[in-house]
Amino acid sequence: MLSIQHLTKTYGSFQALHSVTMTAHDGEVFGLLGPNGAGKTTLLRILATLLRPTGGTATLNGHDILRDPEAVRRSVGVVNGGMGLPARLTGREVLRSFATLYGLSRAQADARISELDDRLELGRTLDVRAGEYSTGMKQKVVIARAVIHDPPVLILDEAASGLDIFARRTLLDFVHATRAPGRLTLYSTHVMSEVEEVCDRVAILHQGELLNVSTIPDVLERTGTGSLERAFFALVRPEAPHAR
Ligand SMILES: Nc1ncnc2c1ncn2[C@@H]1O[C@H](COP(=O)(O)OP(=O)(O)OP(=O)(O)O)[C@@H](O)[C@H]1O
Repeated sequence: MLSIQHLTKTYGSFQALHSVTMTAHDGEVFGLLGPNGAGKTTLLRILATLLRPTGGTATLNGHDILRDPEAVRRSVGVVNGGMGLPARLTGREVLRSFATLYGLSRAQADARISELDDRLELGRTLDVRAGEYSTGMKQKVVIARAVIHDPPVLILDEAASGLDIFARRTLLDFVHATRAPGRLTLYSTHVMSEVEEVCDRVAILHQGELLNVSTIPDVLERTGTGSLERAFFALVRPEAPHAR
């Protein structure tokens, strides 16, 4: 469902991605794990067609990101840190307006909003203006907005950051529920426990290099470690001693 071939990105003379090649499959929640500056956002923005790669390409849901960016955009819902909400609109108004953009009728939009209310526990968020939202309320509406058109591919970039434990739990349960035939969720984070909880496989990215793509048990076995955190250090600094 996602095939990335030799994707590179340079910003001036700085190389943010070094020939990344990997695949992610239909039905997976696929983790992208790496510390600050690893290149996660750069990679996900390229996949969402928000940024052009310097080299290489990728195919998402059967569409090439360079040759058919419009079709890619229709196939994906994207949540990243840079998305604001209009302060004067309520959550319901935001979601209805996005539903209209995607061609849903009012009845279809309201049915979808009701479904997302159940899944994301939107509650009173729907009828409060965005200017009055807490971080958790805002993030829930941003996620609902990203999936209002029920896209087969969902890209979540550090979506849990800043959320309290209740909102984080709702988000992780929502991500769990996206695991279904015909769907792919890309879940980027630097928090190992989130990957351990929701991801079927994980790509470990460090300084723009892809160090490993596998299931969590496989990366633990490959590195001879007992936790994802230990495995990460073993991959990043293979020469340094690390507790197993
Ligand atoms: N527009 C830009 N111009 C120059 N350098 C950039 C630009 N965007 C990103 N970078 C650099 O590219 C590298 C990768 O950044 P990116 O945001 O993709 O990492 P990340 O893994 O998402 O990290 P974080 O968790 O901190 O967001 C970093 O060193 C960053 O400073």
